[in-house]
Amino acid sequence: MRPPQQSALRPDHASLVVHGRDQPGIVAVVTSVLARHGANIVALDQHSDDPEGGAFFQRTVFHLPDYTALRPALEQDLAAALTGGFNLQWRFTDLSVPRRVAIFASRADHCLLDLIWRQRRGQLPATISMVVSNHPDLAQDVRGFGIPFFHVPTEDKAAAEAEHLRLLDGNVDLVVLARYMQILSSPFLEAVGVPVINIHHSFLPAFVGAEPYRKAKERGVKIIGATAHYVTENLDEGPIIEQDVVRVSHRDTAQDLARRGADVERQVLARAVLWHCQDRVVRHDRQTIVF
Ligand SMILES: Nc1nc2c(c(=O)[nH]1)N[C@@H](CN(C=O)c1ccc(C(=O)N[C@@H](CCC(=O)O)C(=O)O)cc1)CN2
Repeated sequence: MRPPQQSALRPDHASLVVHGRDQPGIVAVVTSVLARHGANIVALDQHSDDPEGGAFFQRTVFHLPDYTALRPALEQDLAAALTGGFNLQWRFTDLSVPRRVAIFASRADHCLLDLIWRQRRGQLPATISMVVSNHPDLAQDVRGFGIPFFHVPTEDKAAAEAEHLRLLDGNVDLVVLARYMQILSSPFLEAVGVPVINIHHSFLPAFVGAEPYRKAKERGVKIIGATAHYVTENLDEGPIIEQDVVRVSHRDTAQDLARRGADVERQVLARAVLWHCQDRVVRHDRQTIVF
């Protein structure tokens, strides 16, 4: 029996994210263009790190029943309006359409299953296109949800990544590493063509790399945490999207840390994936702005 359904999708709603060099008039131009096309703004948030030519970020959510049909004219009008001396990038996102997400996992199931459960309850504006793993352990669990599962061993990393790209085949909008314990190569990251989000099981920048809970126990930390970040070629140094922590003590073994940390990992990853799918996250250099 399926759980009660919600829906994180927003029918007839879209978002517009604008970012670039700050200067007077940006908000007036954006809101005027939207108004000209009958878009009703339901939320608008912005951030500037320096009003005198610093970095500017804005996210607008608007209601427009004929958005799909009107999108080309809207984009053309905005492009024309922002050419006059503005130095800005922008993107529209249809919030009524789910993001297509591929999840990579290894043996740990807690982050993977949490995302599947949230999606099934309608708490993520996403569809899970497939699960890819370098181990067969989770195949039965995943296939039980009707989700394709592909076991791709990584003894030959280049061959594995070629198979990953074949499976993804440009049909996903996001890749999520749900405790996937393999380092992705730069060529793969360049070829995959979509954002990749990882959950690292430490409060970065502490304990980069493998086995952070063992390192944390050895260090005698009093908090542990988890970090969701975009994946770059520099291991665990991508732009951070979300973090959280939990207090621990000398009484906790490394296994206790891993057990207690797992709850933090899955909540942090779920928030990061939700915010990305809602088009709330803007990457800027090594950081993110989350609206
Ligand atoms: N290019 C990137 N790839 C990955 C990142 C990243 O930030 N950039 N994050 C990791 C996740 N991760 C920690 O969160 C992590 C995973 C694996 C390793 C590691 O040393 N893996 C070994 C193999 C280990 C094994 O086979 O069990 C390796 O790949 O040689 C370190 C950190 C995911 N990928």
